[in-house]
Amino acid sequence: MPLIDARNITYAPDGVPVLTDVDLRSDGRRIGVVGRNGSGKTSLARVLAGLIVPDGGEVRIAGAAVARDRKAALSAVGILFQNPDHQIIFPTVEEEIAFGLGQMGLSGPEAREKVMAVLDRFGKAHWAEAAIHRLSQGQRQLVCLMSVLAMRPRVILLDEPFAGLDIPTSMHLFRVLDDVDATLVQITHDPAMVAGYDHVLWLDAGKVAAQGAPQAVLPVFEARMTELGAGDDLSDLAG
Ligand SMILES: Nc1ncnc2c1ncn2[C@@H]1O[C@H](COP(=O)(O)OP(=O)(O)OP(=O)(O)O)[C@@H](O)[C@H]1O
Repeated sequence: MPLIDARNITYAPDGVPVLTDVDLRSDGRRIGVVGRNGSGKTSLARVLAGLIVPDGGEVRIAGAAVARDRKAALSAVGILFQNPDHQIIFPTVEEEIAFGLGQMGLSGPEAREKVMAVLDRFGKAHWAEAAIHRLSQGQRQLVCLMSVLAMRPRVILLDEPFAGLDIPTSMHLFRVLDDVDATLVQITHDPAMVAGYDHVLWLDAGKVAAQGAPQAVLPVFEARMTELGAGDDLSDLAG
């Protein structure tokens, strides 16, 4: 079984087909998901993370059935949302990073040790007691990433991680992600972000339009996006 094994995923809340028969089976270390606004990328990320139970199909990550076995899912897969404020629930950096570790069953002192280790790794030990709301968006995004990394999941899902970040912060995050010792699944509108990846899946209106090596998928995706852009108006937006 591949590390990421999602088969025939169908998700249709209130009968609205958001994902239809999506397959993603890969052992690639760097996987990209591209598609237009409203094509179902975020929904797919949530299904892969086990946060949404699909109406059909099943996701296994590192063998764990993520929707049914939430405890196993915590060490199999982590997710970094596009907007850090959708993720953060605690007032201080230390509490925020410790939360997931506590969910995994670590004691307070064990969690604190791991929190300090991940803060140290990013040269941010002085952030432990910091109030999260006083950090910038890029800094809050880094707190979320540290929270995910502290749990050491096999797979990390990144939903447009660069949206809203300035160029230096993006470059820093890019270097950090490049170094991460986990499989990354990055959702993006920007084909350049995933051009060097192992596998790319193109979602269109909730279905797989194509998937495979980026050299095969991205030129067709870009040509299609350019074609749509030339004659597009906003009423054509998927969804
Ligand atoms: N719970 C839900 N009920 C009804 N419709 C939904 C639900 N969740 C998602 N959708 C719809 O499914 C479509 C896909 O949404 P999703 O956020 O997954 O797309 P996306 O590709 O991530 O979009 P974007 O690039 O704009 O962030 C949208 O039209 C959205 O409105």
